Amino acid sequence: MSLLIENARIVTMTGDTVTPVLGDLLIEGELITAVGEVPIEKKIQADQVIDATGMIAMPGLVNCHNHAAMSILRGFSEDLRLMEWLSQKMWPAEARMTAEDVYLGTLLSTVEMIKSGTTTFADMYVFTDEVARAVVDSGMRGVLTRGLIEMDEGREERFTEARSLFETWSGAGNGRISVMVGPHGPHTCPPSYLKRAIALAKEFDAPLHIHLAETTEEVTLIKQEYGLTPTAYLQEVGLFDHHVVLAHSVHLSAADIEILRRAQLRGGIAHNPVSNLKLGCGIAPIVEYMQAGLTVGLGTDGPGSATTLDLFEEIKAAAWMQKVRTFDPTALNASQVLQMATREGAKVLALEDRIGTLEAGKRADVILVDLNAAHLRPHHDVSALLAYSANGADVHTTIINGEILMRDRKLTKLDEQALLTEIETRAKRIVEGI
Ligand SMILES: CSC[C@H]1O[C@@H](n2cnc3c(O)ncnc32)[C@H](O)[C@@H]1O
Ligand SMILES: [Zn+2]
Repeated sequence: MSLLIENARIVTMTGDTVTPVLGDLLIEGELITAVGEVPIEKKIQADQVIDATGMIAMPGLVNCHNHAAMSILRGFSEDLRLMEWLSQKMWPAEARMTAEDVYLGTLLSTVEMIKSGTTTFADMYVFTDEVARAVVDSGMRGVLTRGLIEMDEGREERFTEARSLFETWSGAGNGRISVMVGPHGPHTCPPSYLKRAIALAKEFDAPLHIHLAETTEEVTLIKQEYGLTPTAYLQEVGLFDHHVVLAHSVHLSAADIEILRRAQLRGGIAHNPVSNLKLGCGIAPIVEYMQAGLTVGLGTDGPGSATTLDLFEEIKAAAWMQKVRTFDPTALNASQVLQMATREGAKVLALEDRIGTLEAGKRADVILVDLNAAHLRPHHDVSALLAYSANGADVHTTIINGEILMRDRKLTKLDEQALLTEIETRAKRIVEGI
């Protein structure tokens, strides 16, 4: 099957700045095979054609940190401190969740993500067979981990599930699923547990995904326990010898940043600006991370804390937060923050060979953003429009691995309405009495 996208303003995300070029894009099977100019015979032979006049064609957005199934808990508990929110509300609710709740919660999130232009998400959760099943059924690309917490009984089962995630799902969905090892965080994983997680990552030659320094409370706790900052603690157990996704990384000192710089960190930071704002965690020093040569991508965190999975909201928040933190409106400009949401996110997730830019040979994860809207006129500077004025509802078409999952804002694979009805009843049962 071949799909021709004609007359688009193409943003390849390959250069230093985001500059659209008018042209066509050819997708054959799962791959992009031509960008800009498509040979006339290929155009004539195309099985499907989308006229993208007035639209931007750009790489699908990459969400580097999520707990997607938590959409089933959205709005149930708000305005609490992180540890209170987790221990008194989320963890009791999660203890009641069934495998089917996790499947449907994840599916609900894939609807939201596809409709707002996200094509890849990295996830850490429980019942990961169900998360994987939702990824396969939705058509999305997923980078999955079983969250590993040492705290109570069940720690062995968690490792067994983490291992089985590799054995059963790695490469499933025509290569759309990849797997990482997910120790939850410094405050929930003692050194011996982290070392086991690292050994598992080594065994499968896979990256790790972990929360880091999300709150000042975490920094205090780890200092009391080990006499180290959370970053120094992870360094001490050997985590930075591996490709690692560091979610949040809000409270890193200059010395911590130097640790990551010297480690020549593979992977990078998954910055979750909206979650950090809403949970009152603080503002991560993203400008300093970039100056230190670290790779930074964007994430939402789970829809329990972030409230939205629309990465266009994260793009705006990321830029605003660095500008206000540094008192400098030139900090984190439109091109940089769009790169974070695409190409840089792909690097953080070790997927840069497959996605993140529009280039021949890459997987066809492409979105079309319709610029024909009052809030997207006039067209002086398209990168500024995309970064600062667009939102998820401006996404007209979403293509993942060559498959059209949304066209003209209509989903092609999932029954959105049936899902919404089913979720409502399930969500009530889970949170009743908590
Ligand atoms: C064991 S699977 C992952 C685990 O993480 C919890 N979680 C959700 N949001 C956050 C956050 O912002 N920081 C730390 N942990 C978080 C989620 O409830 C799952 O239990
Ligand atoms: Zn998280």
